[in-house]
Amino acid sequence: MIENSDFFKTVLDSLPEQIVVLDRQGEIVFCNQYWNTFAEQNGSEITDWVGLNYLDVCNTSGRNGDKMGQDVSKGIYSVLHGEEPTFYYEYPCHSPTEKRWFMLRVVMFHFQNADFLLLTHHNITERKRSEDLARSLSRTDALTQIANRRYFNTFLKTEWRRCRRSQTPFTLAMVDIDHFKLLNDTYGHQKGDDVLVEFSAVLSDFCRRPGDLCARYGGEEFALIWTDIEHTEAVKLAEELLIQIERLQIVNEHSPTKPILTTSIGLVSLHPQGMNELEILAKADELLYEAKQQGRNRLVAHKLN
Ligand SMILES: Nc1nc2c(ncn2[C@@H]2O[C@H](COP(=O)(O)OP(=O)(O)OP(=O)(O)O)[C@@H](O)[C@H]2O)c(=O)[nH]1
Repeated sequence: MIENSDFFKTVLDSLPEQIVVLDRQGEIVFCNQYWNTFAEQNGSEITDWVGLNYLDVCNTSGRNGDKMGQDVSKGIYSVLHGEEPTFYYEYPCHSPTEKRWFMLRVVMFHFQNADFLLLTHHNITERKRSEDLARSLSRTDALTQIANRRYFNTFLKTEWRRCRRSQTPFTLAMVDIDHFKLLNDTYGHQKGDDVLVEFSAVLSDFCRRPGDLCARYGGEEFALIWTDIEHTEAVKLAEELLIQIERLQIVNEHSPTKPILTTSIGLVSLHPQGMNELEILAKADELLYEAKQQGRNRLVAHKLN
């Protein structure tokens, strides 16, 4: 029996996961070697964990407003009271040099007429990184590295609702490069791609706050969202954008508008109420069409309320 328990302890010590076992009162009755090593590497001065009360620590930090402490206490009690067979909890635990995430798993087991809780902390950093990368790729336009249309649609919906709730102004601008087909036809598709990248970088500079977004809406059409700024300020920004695009001095020698790259903008601002975000999109498109009709290289802006 002693040999067996030594064997199983060695097995648990060899696992690269932090493992602790608690009794029903939350007191640590066992921790594996990796638990000690991890605690030591992260600056803990505790050398003997057995006898400390894990639940007390979670409860105290929870009472002090720590959300993780509150969530973990709640989860442990749900297993302890038989409400859930297992509790899973993903949490960040970053070191000064590395972003790390862990998953805590709590299950109950019975041994010699007593209940115990088995807590394992598993490093899920690789999985989190892959998920972050996949999320970011699914939101990004491959050529220009700005948001794609799918993410634009999500962002539009979210920010529209937020502005409606907080009664703050919302601006949507549709931006379309003028005579881009001529640029492609004259200098080749590769040059066209390079221009789209350069153009997008300028748009990005105009969307730096958290409620802003610039997205590639389609081929050479882009969409900008600015929130929490009034119409007059949005108009100033859009006019400045037209200037910055001209300043790039990208040659489009056959363009009947000007022999350099220019753009047209349809802009609409309002305090969201009554209309929905799709109507705003249609309105901005309509204004962009007007800008094209009026001769391109211009802004047509409208304040709706
Ligand atoms: N190089 C490149 N060209 C693209 C890409 N996506 C769309 N285009 C081109 O963009 C051009 C858009 O042409 P049009 O819709 O006629 O518009 P335009 O020539 O800009 O004319 P106006 O918008 O009316 O000023 C087409 O020639 C498309 O092939 C891309 O990813 N790379």
